[in-house]
Amino acid sequence: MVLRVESLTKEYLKGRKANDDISFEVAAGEVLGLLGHNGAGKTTLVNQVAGLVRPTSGSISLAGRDPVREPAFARSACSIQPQAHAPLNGVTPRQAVEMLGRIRGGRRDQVRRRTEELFAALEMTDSADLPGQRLSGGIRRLTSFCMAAVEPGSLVLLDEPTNDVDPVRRRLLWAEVRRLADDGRAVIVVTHSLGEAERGVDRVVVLDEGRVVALGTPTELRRAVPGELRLELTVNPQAPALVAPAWAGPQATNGNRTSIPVPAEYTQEAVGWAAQLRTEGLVDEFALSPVTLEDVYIQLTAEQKEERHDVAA
Ligand SMILES: Nc1ncnc2c1ncn2[C@@H]1O[C@H](COP(=O)(O)OP(=O)(O)OP(=O)(O)O)[C@@H](O)[C@H]1O
Repeated sequence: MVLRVESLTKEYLKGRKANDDISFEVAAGEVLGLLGHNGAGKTTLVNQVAGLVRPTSGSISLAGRDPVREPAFARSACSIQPQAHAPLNGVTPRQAVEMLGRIRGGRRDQVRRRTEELFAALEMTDSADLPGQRLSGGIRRLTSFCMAAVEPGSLVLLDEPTNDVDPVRRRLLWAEVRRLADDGRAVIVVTHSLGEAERGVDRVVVLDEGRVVALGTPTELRRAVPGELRLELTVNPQAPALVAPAWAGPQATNGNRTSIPVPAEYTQEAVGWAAQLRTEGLVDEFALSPVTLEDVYIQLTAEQKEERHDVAA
């Protein structure tokens, strides 16, 4: 196991836990997605693992060693893409990436080759020799990713690597993330892009107010929500309110779009009902699709909010 985190707790301010009793593991070859609202504690967790922030209690084992006691070891065992943009004023992406590769102990020729390979894979060779101040936000973010990937440690920590990046290069970046894992690295990706996480990660940890509220593969998490399918209806604005059949889960409405959870065994009934509504002119169009990780996430975090509200009441 490359990383084992046990009962990790961090209190920046007395009585306010940014991380609260967090436990999980990441193996070599695995990509773990770290999800959670703003302020849920993701960056705090990543920074503790990288030896940048001291835990209040709990333990971290990184490649069998303790990053808290051995911060120099943590810096060599982890390569990190921080959430903030890398300071690139006065340097080109090529200079920044090659410099990082050399600082991390890579041989000059190997670092050059790997830098070139990453730029080509991310289709950013045209920007490789531009001065930092002329780079777009997306190219800056990709440069930060390359700095983490050029001479990677056994654990690669990527904090929101696809922010500002265009959809095509996001896919290219996720392919590079997978390549890092295939080469034997353990990878943790902090992201708010649930669709990307669904396709790109092996397992997911969802944090809410510093605590782990879900941990598993995207498929395992999807099973946790009622209704394995979603019926999306575009409702005719003139139509009276829909009366959903007994098999339907609770409706969620947004403007003229209504989403209804459907148990998989009622697929035929759902399609029949929706087709009938369309024939009657009550809905303009419909689609039946699998539950997504985003559905699960929204439901999980809403449940947590409700629980907190109940406790407070
Ligand atoms: N240095 C600090 N001192 C005091 N409180 C902090 C510090 N860093 C973070 N916090 C608090 O800890 C909590 C968790 O913050 P953290 O940055 O880890 O969340 P996050 O999940 O990464 O959020 P985001 O998605 O917005 O990046 C927040 O309440 C934040 O205000």
